[in-house]
Amino acid sequence: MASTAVVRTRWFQRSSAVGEDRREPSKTPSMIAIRWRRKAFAIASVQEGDTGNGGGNNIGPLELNTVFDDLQPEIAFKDTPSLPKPLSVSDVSGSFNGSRLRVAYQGLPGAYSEAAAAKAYPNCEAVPCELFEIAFDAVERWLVERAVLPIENSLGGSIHRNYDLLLHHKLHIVGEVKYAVRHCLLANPGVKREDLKRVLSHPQALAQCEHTLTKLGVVREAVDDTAGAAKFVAVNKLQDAGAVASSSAAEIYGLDILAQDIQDDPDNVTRFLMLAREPIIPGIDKPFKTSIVFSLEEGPGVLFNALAVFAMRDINLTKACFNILYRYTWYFDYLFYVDFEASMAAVNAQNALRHLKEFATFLRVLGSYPMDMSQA
Ligand SMILES: O=C(O)C(=O)Cc1ccccc1
Repeated sequence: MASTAVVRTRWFQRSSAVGEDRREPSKTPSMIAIRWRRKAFAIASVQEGDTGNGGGNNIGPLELNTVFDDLQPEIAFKDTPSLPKPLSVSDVSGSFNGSRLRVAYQGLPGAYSEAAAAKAYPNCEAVPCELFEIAFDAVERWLVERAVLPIENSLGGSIHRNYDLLLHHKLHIVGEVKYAVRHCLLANPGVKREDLKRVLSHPQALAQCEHTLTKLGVVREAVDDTAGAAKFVAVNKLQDAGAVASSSAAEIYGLDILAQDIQDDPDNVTRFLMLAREPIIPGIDKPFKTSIVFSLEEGPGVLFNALAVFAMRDINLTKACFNILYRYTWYFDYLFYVDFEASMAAVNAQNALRHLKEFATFLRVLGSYPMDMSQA
């Protein structure tokens, strides 16, 4: 059903763009054609405008309802016995074609990524995945509609491996969400701080609690996710090991919270990206961010020139980092990841990218999406 709607959306978008009307009219042709085009636009907004974190299209919620209300006479004319209930604003927040939107994340229930998915898409069905690759695959194979992945945090910086995943998959960034990560020290009931010889967690979590863990004098053990660490400690009834994880992981796996807010930075914030198969339609009605990746010829000043295309148009960069892409063991390219504060719908952003393309050896827009302006 989802694919039918998407195909129909595309067809109508294309046909209206070239001014065609290929629908068989049975009554008052021009009126029906106009109404159907408007309906297609409404479907496009629901499907492609990411609704969870502010939405990425120009149609406001009232207009959505207005468009659907407008269609009622035509549907009645077709003698449909039971009419489908029009989507309302509350339906589209975290729902997909009437059912809950499925959002893949890496980790187990109780992981921060699960909480970020819930913040990005309230009321969604968060789907745990063992690995990030599986979360990406799940979206590409239509098993879920979205994936949420951590990309950088205020202390540890960029999560470079996840940038590479973005490059190696065809998904689009459709939103960002900032989540305030509050780490707890967890252990089995009865275990005290002084009993702990080792602490398990995700490498980022261990890094974010460096001072606390050093004071405790424990050995750090890195595992795939914080909730997985909590589960491991609980299932194995470990008496000499704890986990750094969320308070919800403590509740789920029956662990005690020995200490709360143990992160070194009290304002520890992780930025997560929301990914989908289709890009959203960028708007200029609210602050947008665009993420790109590019590579350059080698030579003095090339990176300076690349960044100048934004500076000369007064476009603010919110992030710039680079990774190395090995083509062969002896040959590699530098890949530059840049986030800038502008929508792809804005002329200055389009000009900046056109300019960059003149000398970039490779350029891809990973997504243009509404900025998360919340206080995490
Ligand atoms: O392991 C988790 O719970 C995650 O979601 C990854 C993570 C780890 C540390 C900070 C933010 C996200």
